[in-house]
Amino acid sequence: MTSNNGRSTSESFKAQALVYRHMFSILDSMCLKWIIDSRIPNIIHDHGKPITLLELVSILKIPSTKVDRIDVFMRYMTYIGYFDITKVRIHGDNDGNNQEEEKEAFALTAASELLVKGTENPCISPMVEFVLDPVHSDFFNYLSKWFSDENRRLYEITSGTPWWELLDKNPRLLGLFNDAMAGDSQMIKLALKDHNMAFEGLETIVDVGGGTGTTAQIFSEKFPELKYIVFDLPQVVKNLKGCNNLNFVGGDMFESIPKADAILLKSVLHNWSDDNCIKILRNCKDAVKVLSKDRKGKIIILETVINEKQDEPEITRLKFLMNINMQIMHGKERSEEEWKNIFHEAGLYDYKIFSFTGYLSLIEVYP
Ligand SMILES: Nc1ncnc2c1ncn2[C@@H]1O[C@H](CSCC[C@H]([NH3+])C(=O)O)[C@@H](O)[C@H]1O
Repeated sequence: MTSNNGRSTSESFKAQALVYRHMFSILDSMCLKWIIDSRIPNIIHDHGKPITLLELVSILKIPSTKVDRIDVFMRYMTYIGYFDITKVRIHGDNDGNNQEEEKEAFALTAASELLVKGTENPCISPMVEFVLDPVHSDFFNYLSKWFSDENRRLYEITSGTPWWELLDKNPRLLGLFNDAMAGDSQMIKLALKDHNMAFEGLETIVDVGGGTGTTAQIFSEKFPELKYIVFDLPQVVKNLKGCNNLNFVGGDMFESIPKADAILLKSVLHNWSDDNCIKILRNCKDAVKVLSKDRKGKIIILETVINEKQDEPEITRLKFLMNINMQIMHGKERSEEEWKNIFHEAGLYDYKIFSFTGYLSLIEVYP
């Protein structure tokens, strides 16, 4: 049987489900925001073992009228991978029965462990809080307006201010952004456990666009013999204090970059157009010191490399979404071919790509 445009009814019903599922994916984001706002990952973590629904609602101080709803939300978040349901034995119940009984309980998974705040382990909750903050996420309502505007970035159209100036004028948003990037950088701790990065013969490293210094701190724990400079806009580093092997320097990477044996760029180039990246890379090339007669230092780039032929579909989908997110900033996520083109334009011909975290690659560029 056929329905509209000669398609089978089952195809149309599947299509309707795709559209509705897509439309409701805003609730996926909001449920993620809800579990972080309610500190549910921390509650389960602090509980020390899987938590029953009644234990959870009593800590959350949920009115009894909403208990069943929490169950529905928690089961959905379990279904998509944020919790596991296991069995625990607990004493007594609400009827004064002192027998031990088995109850279902929610345990953390690898995903919700990454949302636990205040431990030694990496935490990416601040990134979720930044992206889903109402001021930030409201920008996404204006994509059509952005497409019909010739030059301005999405944020410039809606706020009337360039992005980095907007952050400068809004300390709350700047704080959320810096915390988000610092949280993201914590994942590097895990990558460095397995990665055999080579820094022989190098003494100094500049983290260009290094934010509040989380990436440099993580590197300095792993490679304490190196001296680090975190180089970022003056307003980002103005109140930050360094220590013996880590210093903050304010400046503009489009003007010049402090000289060092190695230059690190994490999540910086994807903010910029090809032309601007070429300018930044040329300045990086000028900043890399000559180590010996025929040896120079290197540029280390931590960024996404889009590679849909090789990556798992989930990672490709993430990279495509990140690309959309960067396009509205007039930056982009790049394929190897696109990276190679901007390297060549900047006079950099030798590079190697290594896998690093799930979505970030490590690109070493040898000037
Ligand atoms: N012109 C500029 N010169 C130096 N840093 C800049 C400039 N424009 C933007 N930035 C910084 O570039 C960074 C991009 S966000 C990446 C931050 C950090 N590398 C991390 O991954 O955690 C922000 O910290 C900006 O303040």
